[in-house]
Amino acid sequence: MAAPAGPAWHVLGAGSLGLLWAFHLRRAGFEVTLWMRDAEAVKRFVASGSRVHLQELWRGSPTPAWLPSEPILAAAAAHPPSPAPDSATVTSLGPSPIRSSLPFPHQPSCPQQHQQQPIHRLVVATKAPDTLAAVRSVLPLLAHGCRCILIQNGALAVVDQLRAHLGGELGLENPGSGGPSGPGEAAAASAVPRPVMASAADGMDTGRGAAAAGAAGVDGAVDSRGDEGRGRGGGPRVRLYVGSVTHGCYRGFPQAQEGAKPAAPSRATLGSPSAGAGGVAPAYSVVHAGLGSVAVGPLASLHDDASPARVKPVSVPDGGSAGAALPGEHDGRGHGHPASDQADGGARGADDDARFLSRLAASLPGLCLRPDLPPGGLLRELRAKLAVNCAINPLTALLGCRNGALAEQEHSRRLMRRVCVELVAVFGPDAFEAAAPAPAPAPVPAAGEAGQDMRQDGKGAGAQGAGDGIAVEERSREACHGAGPHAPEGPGGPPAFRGVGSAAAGAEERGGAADGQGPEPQRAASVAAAAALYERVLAVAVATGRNRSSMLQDVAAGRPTEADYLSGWLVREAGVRGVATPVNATLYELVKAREALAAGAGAD
Ligand SMILES: CC(C)(CO)C(=O)C(=O)O
Repeated sequence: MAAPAGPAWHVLGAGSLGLLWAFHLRRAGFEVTLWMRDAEAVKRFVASGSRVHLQELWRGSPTPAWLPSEPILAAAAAHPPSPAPDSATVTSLGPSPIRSSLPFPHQPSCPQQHQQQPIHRLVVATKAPDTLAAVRSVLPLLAHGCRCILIQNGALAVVDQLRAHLGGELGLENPGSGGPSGPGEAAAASAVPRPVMASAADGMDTGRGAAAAGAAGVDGAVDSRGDEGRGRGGGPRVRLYVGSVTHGCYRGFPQAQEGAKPAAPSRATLGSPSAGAGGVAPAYSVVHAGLGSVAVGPLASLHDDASPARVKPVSVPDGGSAGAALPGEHDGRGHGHPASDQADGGARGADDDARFLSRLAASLPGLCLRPDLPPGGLLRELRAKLAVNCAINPLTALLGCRNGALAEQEHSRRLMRRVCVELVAVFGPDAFEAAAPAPAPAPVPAAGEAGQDMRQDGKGAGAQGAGDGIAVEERSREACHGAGPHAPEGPGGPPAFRGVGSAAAGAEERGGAADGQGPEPQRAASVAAAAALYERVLAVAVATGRNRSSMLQDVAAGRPTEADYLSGWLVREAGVRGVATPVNATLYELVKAREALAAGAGAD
């Protein structure tokens, strides 16, 4: 393959999502640097050949081959491990679990490579609890105007946290570039002391020494405007985008678990995992088990719902290199200029965002990016994703099952429905994107690219060839809509589910207004919204049926989970709004207890 063309991308975090993005960015021809936790991880990656391998299990049988990427650069972000669970976080209706799990013992970053290379394009794929520390660790290298995409679970909570702790540095303080302004966020922003950092503008010595000096130097090198008038209310340092990911993926077994035992598989809970997803995974491999999509938009679109321009689709000219820098945009190699400020509030920034995202979507067909969201769509998507994660993740982690197993029996379906009912009670019936559109069909790999391997060995989608495009598309749609034995069928769910639990949950959910003809229109709207949300959750469980949720993987590996950023955040928001969420609170406490047990706290 020829030398990478187009701007360089950096991916922060080498978990399953980070590897998935790194693979697709590299396949699209970008230079990619994968930021790992420490120098040891970088060494292991380089020793393994500096490649990421992908298996697209969602394509079905025969088991698709492992696709190797072209070599990927690696660097150490040197961010500290996730914090140990804080006892304060266990008080579900107490102070913000997120706030109380902070501050992380921050270490100044000491990148092993790329000391002089500013970052212009960054995907932040770290777990939610690691994100603040990870972003801090690369902060000195972020060029002014850097495009930064957050893709982790719990994005609403993560945005709250970044804004409260790094708002000035990232340029998120200005209301024109901020995130959602829920009560939780407002409380967090005012209550949490913000770390002080140096900038070229204020010249403060913060004691961060070389790291702070590096920030000014790097920015100065690429942007003669430096940080003047920015940060602290003067405009954004980064252009922040938020993605809501519904792909199901997990690290290939040998490397993913790194010493930890995977949850014991049982026939009842695991279904029929692909043999290829077993112990033969190459180093740094990711299994894309369920095809979903990535709804993505600028952070500003979370609060500026009334501006369709922010998310309007922009067509990509035929034959244009999707990797090329946009007019007026820095190309990461010293040409061009950083994009205009996102805080300009004008159409220029919005158009620039829309064009950037559309081009990116065109470059990465295998990730099914959806930038063309309607006004308010991103926030609704993120809340729906929160529902997916509040329902699927704790249940799979507690039951030790793959996602699909949740759709297979009434008890877990009923619990998922209760989770959705509570989310609608907290945020209201209009707060969610009920149905995710089918993802675009995944591409047949291009000749000369990694996909050749698939054609050579006669397996996988490449072997199915272009003639299988319809089949692939049907599988994609099927996956997204949850067609199959457990597909939701109308507001009541599949026939086998209709009426199940009506005494316990159905009566409460439907009241006298199941058909929308009751005397309480608001209640009927909530019932309908909860049913639609539940259908979406169920569809994701089916579409990612062969996936082991990230929380299940965390629990199995003895790692802290993202519970504080999912159920924990929801329960706290509910508390602020005076809404009871007993099912979510219970799931939260159980996951935290499971975490503590895994960490040895409760061992005999
Ligand atoms: C969509 C889902 C549930 C896929 O497993 C996920 O986001 C996760 O595992 O964290």
